[in-house]
Amino acid sequence: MKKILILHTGGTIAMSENESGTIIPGASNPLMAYNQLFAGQYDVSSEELFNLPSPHITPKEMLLLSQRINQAEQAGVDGVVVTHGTDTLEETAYFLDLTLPSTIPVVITGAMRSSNEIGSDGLYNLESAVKTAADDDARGKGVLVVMNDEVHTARFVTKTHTTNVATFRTPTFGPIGIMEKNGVKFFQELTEQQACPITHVIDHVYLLKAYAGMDDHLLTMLDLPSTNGLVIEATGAGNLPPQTLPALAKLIAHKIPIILVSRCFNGVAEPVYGYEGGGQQLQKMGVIFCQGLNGQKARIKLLVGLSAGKNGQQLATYMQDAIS
Ligand SMILES: NC(=O)C[C@H](N)C(=O)O
Repeated sequence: MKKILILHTGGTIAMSENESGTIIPGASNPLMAYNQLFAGQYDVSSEELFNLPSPHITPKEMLLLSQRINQAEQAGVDGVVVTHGTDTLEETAYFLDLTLPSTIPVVITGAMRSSNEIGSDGLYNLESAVKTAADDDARGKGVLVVMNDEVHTARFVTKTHTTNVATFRTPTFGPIGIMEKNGVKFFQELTEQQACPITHVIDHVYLLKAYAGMDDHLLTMLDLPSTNGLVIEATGAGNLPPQTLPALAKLIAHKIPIILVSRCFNGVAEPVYGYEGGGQQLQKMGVIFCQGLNGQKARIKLLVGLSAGKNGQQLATYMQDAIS
């Protein structure tokens, strides 16, 4: 029988609604009581690693989670399920995807409705995640996100709706599998990634979104000595308003890595345009284009790369290489 470890970290899946309709965390996760649901099918054990709403999760918790999963794999567990709040689920999932050298399936899930709401999706998502973690076809696919009958890669999935249970989507590429009545069915292959294990996480890695009329005000407010890196969600295919350029040049002169992604929901950032502030000029200035990741994922990747001691060309290659 497959050994599956469930690690609970909190989020709506662990919360309940009170009499006034407010969703609040309880003293412990109500799903801890459900291991017997899988009796006879899988050997399931569970631990409550944290009980945090996901906006409270930081890279420090992500690292602890990654270390616990590593230990479990060494101890002979066949698959790991993580339950997590959905707000920052994609960031934790991608952090694990980048840092874990796991070959065992690691599957993250959550819920959009708390444990005692009508139509609560937590238990169903948990069951789907356990089935996926126990499936041989889920091995070697990196960290997976299972929600609402779909299987997505940690690399590209994103939360797209504030409340709908069909919130997790993979723009551009789509999900890689679906849940069927008897288990999971994969229909897309993924290219393998090299894991980048880290032992600590650095801070002061920032994320800014570009907008029409953006000037250099926010950029000049960054403290140069302490800033480790910056991701900018640029407009369209990867362009910025020209008023941002002097401040950008200053950051680059201070060897602060600037990573560019697109603020568009679909597509990738590419240095296409030759006008002032266009992608070609940005690339010539030393801005690094990161294709296919959204801003929050690119920030996690930059943080992991910097925490692993990458810099210069090595960091640029690591950041450019999101799709392959
Ligand atoms: N659906 C959820 O889990 C949202 C909640 N605010 C969280 O991320 O913890």
